[in-house]
Amino acid sequence: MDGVSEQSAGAAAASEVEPALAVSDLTYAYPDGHAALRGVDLRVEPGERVAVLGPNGAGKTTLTLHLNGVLRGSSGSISVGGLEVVDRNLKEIRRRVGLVFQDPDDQLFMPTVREDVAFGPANFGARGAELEQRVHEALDAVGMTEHAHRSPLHLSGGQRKRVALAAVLACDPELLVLDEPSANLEPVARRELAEVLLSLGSTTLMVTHDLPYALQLCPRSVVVDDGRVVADGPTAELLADDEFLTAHRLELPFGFRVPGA
Ligand SMILES: Nc1ncnc2c1ncn2[C@@H]1O[C@H](COP(=O)(O)OP(=O)(O)OP(=O)(O)O)[C@@H](O)[C@H]1O
Repeated sequence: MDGVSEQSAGAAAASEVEPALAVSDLTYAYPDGHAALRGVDLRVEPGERVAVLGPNGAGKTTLTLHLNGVLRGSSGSISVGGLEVVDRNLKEIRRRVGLVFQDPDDQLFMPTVREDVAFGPANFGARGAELEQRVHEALDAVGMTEHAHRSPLHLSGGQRKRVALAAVLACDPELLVLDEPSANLEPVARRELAEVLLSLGSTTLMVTHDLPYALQLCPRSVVVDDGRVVADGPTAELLADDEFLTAHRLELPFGFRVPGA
């Protein structure tokens, strides 16, 4: 049994349960005709953390924008926890799929941290004590409780990133999708965010160019290039294959060695 199968086996064994995410033969061309996805298949089991790697222009962002229906494929299908991404399901799909953008400033717009974190669940109907509990639990999960009444504008980049994550967690998503979580973070903030993500246990898809971060956080990686999945396997194995990395314009930081490789 290879590493991927091993990793998935725990989740899959129990899995008459629906996969957290199932993408099947997804194709998409932008209105100018550029084919950005050319038949993508991807299955993520509940509890997995999967990195999506690939060079600039590979189609990673295009793929993530399909997961909550912002973009709609010209063919193929997507389901989240068994629910198909189609018009009639979009409200529930957007609750199930929590997108954390690369730039927290695209996500935070309220006067206080508390209000930013309350915005999503309130929008999905949470009120009163339930809303307060969700806000409390989400801020606690990212270690930002003591900052609840501050303005997000007065926080550091790392803190803002964690508040953006809390705002998504408060909606109780079934699939967390992180776009470049470590981008623009200083080393301490990068490590603190990794510790938070490891503590969550959420099913996570993480798009990143930060290969050591993928290795630290995601046992499995999917590599996308030119609109196709070109590899899907244990992150440590993929990142130890120099020839494969070169072929897909992926590069580890100078001097970085994959432990055990
Ligand atoms: N609005 C658009 N119109 C036309 N083509 C687009 C549009 N957005 C992206 N593309 C093209 O689609 C392809 C996939 O882009 P995408 O942004 O999904 O790649 P990516 O893997 O996320 O890249 P990066 O690592 O640079 O963020 C690229 O060739 C890109 O130029």
